[in-house]
Amino acid sequence: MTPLHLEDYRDLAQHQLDHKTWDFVEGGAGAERTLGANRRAFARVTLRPRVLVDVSACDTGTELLGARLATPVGVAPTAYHRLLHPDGELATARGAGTAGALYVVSVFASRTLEDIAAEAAGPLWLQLYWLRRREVLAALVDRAATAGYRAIVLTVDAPQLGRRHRDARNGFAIPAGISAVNLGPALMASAHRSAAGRSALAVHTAEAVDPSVTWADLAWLRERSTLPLVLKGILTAEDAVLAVQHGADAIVVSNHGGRQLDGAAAGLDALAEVVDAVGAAACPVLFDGGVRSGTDAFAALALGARAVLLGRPVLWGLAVDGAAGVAGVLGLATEELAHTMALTGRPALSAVDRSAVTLGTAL
Ligand SMILES: Cc1cc2nc3c(=O)[nH]c(=O)nc-3n(C[C@H](O)[C@H](O)[C@H](O)COP(=O)(O)O)c2cc1C
Ligand SMILES: CC(C)CC(=O)C(=O)O
Repeated sequence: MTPLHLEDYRDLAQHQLDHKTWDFVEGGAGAERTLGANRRAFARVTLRPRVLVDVSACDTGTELLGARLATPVGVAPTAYHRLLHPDGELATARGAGTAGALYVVSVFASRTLEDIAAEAAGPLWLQLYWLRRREVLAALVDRAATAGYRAIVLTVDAPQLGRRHRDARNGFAIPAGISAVNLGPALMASAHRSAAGRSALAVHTAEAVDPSVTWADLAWLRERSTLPLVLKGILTAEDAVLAVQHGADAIVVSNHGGRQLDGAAAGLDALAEVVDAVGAAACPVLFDGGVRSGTDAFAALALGARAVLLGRPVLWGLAVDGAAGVAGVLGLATEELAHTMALTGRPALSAVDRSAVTLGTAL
């Protein structure tokens, strides 16, 4: 089957993966209310097409923190890509490069930052959690700069791991041959130890991530690195303003794909609030959560996002066909975006603004 839309990759991936890995990828926190809300929010967007505009060339190109991108659709940071494909993040980097897309590499990557950089044709950012072991965090920041990563993305919505019932029931643990190699073996033991009724990842995150971090600690990170600092996991105007005051160069509006606080707002419902609070020109706002088509990407861009990131769809592509699958997912979403730009009469991203959408009742 040739995938015609992203959900085709989902079906193909589900057939290939064992049920514990599938649940880890697909699952959310608690009753998965926020996970569902991320998708439902897009159903409330209707498009306002303009006609008799020259759309013979629709340009999806954009610029973000100094890097040119062929597409505003990028790769969200997701952990342990070797669960999905033997090449892991090396394949993801190749696929993102083919698509001309941004790739945000997770600190829980299962390949080294340097090996991933060697495969990358496009810009890489490194996502970090604030590790209890500050010397490990410091070393990662330094390694990222040396290896050519262009920004640090600090994920701020996970002082504890969300209560993921699927993983707890499955006793999900990372298989022995796969590891977050950039953390070093000393920090990995608990991620492999499955316990009945408990996910190893919850135990591992509690061990590795420092839940006491506050806004005041960001100064340390700012001093440590000259790379731009991006905060991922902001959902309110209040925190968006604090992020800018504390020197964030960009923000990712995200509820972590519904995997953290169940009951948090759908990402799309929080987007305009954050964009209005920071003024998108001064501080670019990125978006992730529930984007499953180029039309969804268009909606988020119209509401003020400068770029959108795909989490699960990239993992589906990776599972189905490695680098080609990742390139396929990103390429399809970009094609759909360009098509939506054409049929709404907005041939450049600068013309994709709030006049292009109405938020109302579900279609
Ligand atoms: C399997 C999986 C692993 C993830 N790992 C990370 C991670 O290591 N760091 C992080 O900041 N976010 C992580 N996320 C969250 C994604 O970056 C992103 O916020 C979310 O997946 C976007 O929603 P979507 O999957 O609906 O596109 C993960 C998400 C998934 C599905
Ligand atoms: C290994 C996990 C802590 C990665 C993550 O952030 C997630 O699964 O959502």
